[in-house]
Amino acid sequence: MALAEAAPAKVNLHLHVVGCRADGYHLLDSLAVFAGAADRLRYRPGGPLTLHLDGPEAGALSAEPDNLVLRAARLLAEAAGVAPQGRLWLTKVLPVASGIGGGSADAAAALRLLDRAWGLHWGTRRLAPLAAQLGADVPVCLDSRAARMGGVGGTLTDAPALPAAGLVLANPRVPLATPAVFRAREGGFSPEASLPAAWADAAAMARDLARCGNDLEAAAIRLCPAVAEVLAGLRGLEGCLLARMSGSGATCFALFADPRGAEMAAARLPATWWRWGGGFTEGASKPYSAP
Ligand SMILES: C[C@@](CO)(OP(=O)(O)O)[C@H](O)COP(=O)(O)OP(=O)(O)OC[C@H]1O[C@@H](n2ccc(N)nc2=O)[C@H](O)[C@@H]1O
Ligand SMILES: Nc1ncnc2c1ncn2[C@@H]1O[C@H](COP(=O)(O)OP(=O)(O)O)[C@@H](O)[C@H]1O
Repeated sequence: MALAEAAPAKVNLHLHVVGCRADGYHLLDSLAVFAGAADRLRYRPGGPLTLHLDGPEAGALSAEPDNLVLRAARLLAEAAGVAPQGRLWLTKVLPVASGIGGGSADAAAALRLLDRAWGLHWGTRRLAPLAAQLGADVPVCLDSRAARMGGVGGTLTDAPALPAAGLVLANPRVPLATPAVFRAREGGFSPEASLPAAWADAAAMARDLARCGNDLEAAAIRLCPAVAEVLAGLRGLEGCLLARMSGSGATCFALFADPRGAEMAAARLPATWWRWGGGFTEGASKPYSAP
């Protein structure tokens, strides 16, 4: 029996750059939610630590000697004073370097999985400082629960209660490096978004989010004009309530009234794009055993 964890995609429903730290990292305000689209990580005990990659998006990582999963595993082993061991399989479904935090989700899934597999049982609260060392997006991926991100990304507070809604994700299959997009950003800083405690339905959520933005979107379009085509494609879908880029791109999302409508809408997008339709995940990905 193998242990397994899902690593769901993070989607930034808005992303305001509110300041800059002395070390060049940006201060952010973002509402992050999690989609049903996910990578998958499995583990079997025995032998030294190894990682095997498969899945439709694995090719983009074949030349990656220091996969975030292995970095997370080594960091946890060192912090816990145990020998890193066992065989890991990563099934890569989420496009790499695409603004939906696939690598961060994989790193967070590795921390959760190996916390159980190695009998540590630290839980996500004690794993959080390790997550922050692995990347700005890894802390929010640890619980994979909708949250308001502050600071450089790791200061997490409650998200508004989310309504049932549909979500479409689309990526033009052009990788975008996060540092390059931050560097290309022009203009000053935005205020933090003002959001309610809860939304009654997807239309109300889209109306409020329309008053916010993604401060990296214009820079990403300059570096990768295909982002504008994806946004136009999403906005042309019947039932689209709001379309915007996620994170540093190039993946864009669209909100719909319900998951079934989103699933059907995604199928109408160009087949040359990576596309997915469904709903938000309920919260933390549930650990499970796989055959
Ligand atoms: C922009 C966001 C929004 O959620 O998402 P993605 O586009 O990566 O999905 C994240 O802040 C990305 O988080 P992550 O990808 O973990 O970033 P890191 O590895 O920590 O940093 C990569 C680089 O991005 C820039 N960076 C990142 C976070 C931040 N708050 N300010 C920054 O300026 C820095 O140039 C840094 O060297
Ligand atoms: N398991 C992994 N999945 C994705 N990217 C990884 C992984 N391990 C290392 N990386 C590196 O991390 C970078 C950021 O990846 P990713 O999290 O997919 O991007 P983003 O944060 O923009 O969504 C990639 O360019 C890749 O070089």
